[in-house]
Amino acid sequence: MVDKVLRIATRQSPLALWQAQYVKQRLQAYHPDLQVELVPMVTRGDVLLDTPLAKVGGKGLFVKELELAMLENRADIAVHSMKDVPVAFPEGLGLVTICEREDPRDAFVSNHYTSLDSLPQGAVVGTSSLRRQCQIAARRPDLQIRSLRGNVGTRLGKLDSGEYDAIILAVAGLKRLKLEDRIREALAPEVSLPAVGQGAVGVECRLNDTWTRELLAPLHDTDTAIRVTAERAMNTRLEGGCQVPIGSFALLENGQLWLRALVGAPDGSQIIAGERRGEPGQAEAMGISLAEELLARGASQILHDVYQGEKPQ
Ligand SMILES: NCc1[nH]cc(CCC(=O)O)c1CC(=O)O
Repeated sequence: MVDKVLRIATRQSPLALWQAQYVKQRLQAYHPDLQVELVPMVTRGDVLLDTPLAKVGGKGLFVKELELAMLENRADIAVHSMKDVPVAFPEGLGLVTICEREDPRDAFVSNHYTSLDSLPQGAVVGTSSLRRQCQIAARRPDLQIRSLRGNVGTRLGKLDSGEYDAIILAVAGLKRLKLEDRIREALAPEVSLPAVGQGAVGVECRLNDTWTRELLAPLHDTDTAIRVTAERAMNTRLEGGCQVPIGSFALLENGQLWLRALVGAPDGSQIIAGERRGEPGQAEAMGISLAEELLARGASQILHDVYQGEKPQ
């Protein structure tokens, strides 16, 4: 099997290509003789990039074609931003590797202002994430939040053309694209709690493919996996869909796991936040228990209202 090539199914956005190249390089660092090939694909999500996500069926659209390629043995792995990976996987596929996390914070990006707090009254902020929107609106009810979609480059272009006074993006994406000089301020988790899995890259493959799984094993980062497991368990218990006002962020401190989460009304009028501290082995149980607390304290109603508003008329 010396000549076997490991094939990575990838979308063609700059961020997706960076992630695929990153996994390729890390694989070859551990296995110098391994041949790795990128298999670029167009997903339905890419075709419909300008349509609001909620209307076209959500994040799953970006991964379905990649998963089909793995199931039909046209590719061996797919590399995902953990924050974009749906809760469930098709039969036979699963997430087997989570790589070390990059900076998980949100970034404040502006050509005229140095920080979120220094924005003037009524300034226009671009984001299509309900999670970012609800937290910014809660902190600064005077700001006008406007929709902003597209790849990172497209979003920066819309900022530069003057449509917005500032936009919010992930620090990790900007760093990966060597655009970190655009960051004016990295927002602390207390200001903008990140999305589940933000900053982490995960690898999906056929679960019965032991050749690939053994090659991937050294890329796995246990600390990141524990943190993301807690965050995802929280989100799964909330039944968090694709477009949700949910933040969740876990840290390991002195061997203890600290999980924070929030659910907010999109207009920022209400934020329900909570936390858990416990043993890393309890990551999943902590996520579930925190989600249940938030649901009981009002998150259930908020999420119900958000999903009602999403339904096609
Ligand atoms: N939703 C798009 C997306 N998916 C992952 C990242 C950034 C990298 C990451 O969080 O791993 C981004 C861009 C952004 O939110 O600014």
